[in-house]
Amino acid sequence: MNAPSTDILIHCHDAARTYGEGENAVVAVHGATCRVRAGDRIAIMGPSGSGKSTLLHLMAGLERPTSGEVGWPGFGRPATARDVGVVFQSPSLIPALDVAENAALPLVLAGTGEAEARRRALSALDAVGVADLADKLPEELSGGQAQRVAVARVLALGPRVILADEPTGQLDRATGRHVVDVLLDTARELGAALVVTTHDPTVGERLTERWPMHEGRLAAASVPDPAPPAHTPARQGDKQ
Ligand SMILES: Nc1ncnc2c1ncn2[C@@H]1O[C@H](COP(=O)(O)OP(=O)(O)OP(=O)(O)O)[C@@H](O)[C@H]1O
Repeated sequence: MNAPSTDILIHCHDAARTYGEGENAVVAVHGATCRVRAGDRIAIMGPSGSGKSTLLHLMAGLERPTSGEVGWPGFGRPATARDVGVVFQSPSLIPALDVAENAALPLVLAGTGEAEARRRALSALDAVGVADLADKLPEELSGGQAQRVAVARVLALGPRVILADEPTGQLDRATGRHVVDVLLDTARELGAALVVTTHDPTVGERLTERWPMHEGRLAAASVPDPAPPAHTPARQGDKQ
C-alpha cells in the first residue's frame, strides 16, 4: 500500500451521534466537522454533558457516527489502537494483573513479544513517574497513580494520535499538571498529535488550540475539508 499523502490523521465530516430513539433520543454530538493533523495540540473544552467524550470516542473509532463520517486518512486504513491511543476517564485497569502487566497488555495483544512489551511498559511507567509501582496490583494504587498507569499503557503503544478524555479529572492539581506534562512530552517525542478533553481552563491553556463545545455543538473547530474522509469503518474489535 502506498504511504498516505496527507498529514490529516483524523477527519470528522458533519459527524453526529444520537443515543436512544424517539422521545428518549439524546443528541450527544450534532454534526461536527474537524480534523486532527500531525503535531496538533488540541483541547476540546466544555461543561459536563456537552459531548466531549462522545466526540473523542467518534475520533477513536470506538463509536460509529449516526450520521456524517469519521475517517483516518493519514493512516491509509481504519485506525487501530496502536495508531490512535485513548486514555479513558476511568483508568479501567485489570484487577488480576500487576501494574507492569497492565501497561504491557495492549502491546502483547497487538503481537509484541512479552519481553519487549514489558521493557516498553516499564519505560512508559518511568516516564509518568510510577516505575516503582510496577509490581503492585491496581487495588493498591491511589486514583492518581492508577490514572498515570492508564496513561503509561497508551504511551507504551507509541500511537500517532493520543486522545485523552479528562485525564486530570480525578487528580489533584499538582498530579494533574504532571500528567499533562507527560502527555505533552510524549506527544513531542513520538511526533504524535494530542487531543485532550477537559472542563479545566488551566489544562486547556497548556494546549495550542482550544475547541469549545456546548450542548453537543463544536464551535469553529477547524476549517471544513472539502474532501470527505476515506474510511468510515469502526476499529477492529471495537464495540458497534
Ligand atoms: N451511552 C449513552 N447513552 C445515552 N446517553 C449518553 C450516552 N453517552 C453519553 N450520553 C449523553 O450524551 C450527552 C453527552 O455526553 P458526554 O459524556 O459525551 O459529555 P461530556 O462533555 O464528555 O461530559 P462529562 O465531562 O461529564 O463526561 C450527555 O447528555 C450524556 O448523558
